[in-house]
Amino acid sequence: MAVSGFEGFEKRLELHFSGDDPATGKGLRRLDFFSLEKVLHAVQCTVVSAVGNKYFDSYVLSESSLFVYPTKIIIKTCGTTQLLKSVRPFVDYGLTLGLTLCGCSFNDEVVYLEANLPNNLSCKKASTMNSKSCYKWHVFTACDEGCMVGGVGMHAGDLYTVEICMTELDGVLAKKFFRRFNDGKTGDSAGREMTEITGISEINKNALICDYAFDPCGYSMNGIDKNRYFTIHVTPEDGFSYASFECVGSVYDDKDEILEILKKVVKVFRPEALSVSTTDDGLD
Ligand SMILES: C[S@@+](CC[C@H](N)C(=O)[O-])C[C@H]1O[C@@H](n2cnc3c(N)ncnc32)[C@H](O)[C@@H]1O
Repeated sequence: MAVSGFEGFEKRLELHFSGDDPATGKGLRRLDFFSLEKVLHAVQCTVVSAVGNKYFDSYVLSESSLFVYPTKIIIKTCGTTQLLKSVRPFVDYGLTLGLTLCGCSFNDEVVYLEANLPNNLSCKKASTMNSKSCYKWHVFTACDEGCMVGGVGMHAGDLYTVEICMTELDGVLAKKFFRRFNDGKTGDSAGREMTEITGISEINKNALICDYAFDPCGYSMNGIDKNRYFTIHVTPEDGFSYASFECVGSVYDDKDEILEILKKVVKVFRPEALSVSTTDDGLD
């Protein structure tokens, strides 16, 4: 945790691999827990809770979340962590399984990324998306020639990611993410209670939820529903309150469905300011 207590906006790294793991089809999910912990130690965070299903494994981290699919890793950690230190070990691990990296993301640490990404990723792009607020999204993408067809990613799929960053949370709602003194609960049981009383459990009733409450305050959860996840991380302290939400949508979903989800999320936090981004696999 940052010395100031302010954890800040997250950095998000998404690594896509191509190829199959003929032995089990589990691919990157074969990464053993000890090796995973070693990578996370370098990043400066730890696993606080975990859950998986037949599609992927999901980890709630002390500093956000990690999702491991057979050929995809998504890791999200806060501003003070060393997220990029996970790039090389994850790439190397993929190589030991015969998987090749074909895409990735981030910003000013472009130099570090360029030095640590495989040479075949020649189509690189770093962008800063300005907005009217004081916040900007920084995005770095990279893929190999095979992914680019007329500027559109060949891997463009049906799925896309929606992220919301919320600041200046409603004070009364933010209080719900503080533990009661001596509540006699574990991080898991207090997390479960927060999921219920805040309305987070209503966001997707079909999801299997893995939640965790920090002491004295703060909350993280991953929800998994078939091959899709959603994740929420809350820093409720007055003066620098912040919450993030991320979920996976499909172009085939009813458009109202995603809007309903977003409305439910905003109702949980009622932030003064929010910023939304969508990303698809087209790497555009
Ligand atoms: C939910 S954690 C995750 C941090 C990350 N920036 C995020 O938002 O995804 C942040 C909140 O948990 C609290 N917290 C308490 N103990 C913590 C710990 N050991 N590690 C990280 N956060 C902790 C912080 O004060 C803050 O309110």
